[in-house]
Amino acid sequence: MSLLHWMPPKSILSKWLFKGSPSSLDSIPILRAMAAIAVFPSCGARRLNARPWLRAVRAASGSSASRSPSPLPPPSGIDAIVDAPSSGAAPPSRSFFPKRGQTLELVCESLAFKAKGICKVADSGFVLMCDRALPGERFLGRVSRKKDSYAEVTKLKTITPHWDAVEPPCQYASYCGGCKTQNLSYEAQIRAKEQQVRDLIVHVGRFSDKDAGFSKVMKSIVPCDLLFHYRNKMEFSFGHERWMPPDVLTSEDKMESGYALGLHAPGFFYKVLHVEKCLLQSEVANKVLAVFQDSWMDPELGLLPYNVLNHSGFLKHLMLRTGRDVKTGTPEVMVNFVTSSYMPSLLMPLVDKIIAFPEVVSVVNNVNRSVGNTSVGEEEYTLYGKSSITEMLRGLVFQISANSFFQTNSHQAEVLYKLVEDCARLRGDGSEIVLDLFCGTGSIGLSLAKRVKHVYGFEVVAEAVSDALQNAKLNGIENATYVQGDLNKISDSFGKDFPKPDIVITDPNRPGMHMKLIKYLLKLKAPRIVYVSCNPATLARDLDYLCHGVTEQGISGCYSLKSVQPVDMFPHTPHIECVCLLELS
Ligand SMILES: C[S@@+](CC[C@H](N)C(=O)[O-])C[C@H]1O[C@@H](n2cnc3c(N)ncnc32)[C@H](O)[C@@H]1O
Repeated sequence: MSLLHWMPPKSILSKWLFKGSPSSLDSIPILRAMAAIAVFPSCGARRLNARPWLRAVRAASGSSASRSPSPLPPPSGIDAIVDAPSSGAAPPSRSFFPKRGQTLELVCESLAFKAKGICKVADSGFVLMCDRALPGERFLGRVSRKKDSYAEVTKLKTITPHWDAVEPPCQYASYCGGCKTQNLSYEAQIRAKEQQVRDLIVHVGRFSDKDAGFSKVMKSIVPCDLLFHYRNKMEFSFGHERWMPPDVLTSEDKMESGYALGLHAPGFFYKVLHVEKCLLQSEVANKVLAVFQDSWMDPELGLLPYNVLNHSGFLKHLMLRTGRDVKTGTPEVMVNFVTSSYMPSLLMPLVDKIIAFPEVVSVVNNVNRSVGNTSVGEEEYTLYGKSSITEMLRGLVFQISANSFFQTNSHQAEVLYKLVEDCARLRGDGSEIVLDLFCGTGSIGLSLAKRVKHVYGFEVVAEAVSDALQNAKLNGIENATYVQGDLNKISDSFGKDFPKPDIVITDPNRPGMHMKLIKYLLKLKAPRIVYVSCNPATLARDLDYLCHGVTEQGISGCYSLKSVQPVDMFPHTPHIECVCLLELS
């Protein structure tokens, strides 16, 4: 029996997928996709006939195979050459399944979800995935992990570059965990993202691309006009151990201090890549970062980075947020020090330096005494200026505090929210009820509030709920109610406290919606659902439930998928946002 047909035992599947929540082994396809992309859904899914992730990969790479260079004999030191099949060529006679540690010469065929480069064995279809391998690239890779139906490969060396290679402007682009595709032309990046959404909608969502209306449903991706400096928030970590990939480490680097302020090294929670600037954040935030980098390691200041291994040290994170002054439209910056204890006198020399920038209007200190390394503190102190900054979105003013959620790309959030508004198709006569699920600080619902009767928002984070109430007040909105609650734990009485909505907006985080919420929506039968998602895999699963039902639980779907609109909010990264419209069938 081919390895391709082997499935992990049910017990393992349940454990991997559901982490204690009630399970359904019909989640196998999601497991396939999720295991490959390291994202776990929060609730059950259903069985598909085959491996949708593999099928998605095959479908995505089908047209590209003919562009692969022709095979060469393996040079010494390389265990095998694994080429994509060239179009029309007879398949090789033997199957090939690589072993862990094997060095292979590979050709990347396409880019799958999460920006994994996909290579395939010509005859068996065995899939090899490689981080940072780009379509058309021929490279040497070592098999680092072997699963039943795919293997992961670490790229050792590029032999010939990919088709759409560009020179990345950032000096850290080839090894920083943030921008994985900066060396791929932007046009190629968005083409790949659009294809990934389409593949997931077809193979996980079970919507047929053969249907006459399918091409109308799948919209072209909306690109982002700002390719750099689009992030309004960056969180840098302090580290006691500076990380550089071994092949770029110079003797000068080795002699420098081991301390670092930057981004986590991919795959290491305790090693930090020291960065002098990040091209994704605002220009002014980079100026502030440069001042920190020039001074924080000065021994006279006595500042020690927090050591996550032995839990000593003081400085944990530096968060920089950029908003806008609502009167002048000029940037305003919040600096948030996350420390392991409250010792403001240690921070003041740094504060004095950064407040020289007029844009810095807020300096706060989140104190996180726990051994965990998150940036949310148990206590927050304002060291200078205001305790929050402001930003404008769809003509409304939002107050953003250090720990409140706000769309990270304000420029593209304007585009995203306009798409949500278009999908909502409000009558504008002030008669409709909007249910804003996973409302965060209320920004989506509030942008609709002035044209509807009432907005009801639900959100699990208490601070976000109080921000939403504050934001409603700030904008003179009185027809919005915000409730704190966990939408994964709703009871049968959920929905009894508000009128039946005309429009449901749902914007869950990466795991998508819990089965309880899916069931509630299928029972509620609101005329329209606008689903905003940052994870097309869980989006596709939930669309399947809402439209086709949860077969094994005897629940029918009752929605028709009217549109899927991918939006690129984060150029050079694997992230994809989508706005979908569902209408009651
Ligand atoms: C992607 S954000 C969307 C926020 C908001 N719609 C916006 O556009 O700014 C998802 C939100 O869902 C909230 N959330 C996550 N899990 C939740 C749960 N189980 N119940 C309720 N809210 C949850 C998060 O705190 C976060 O604010």
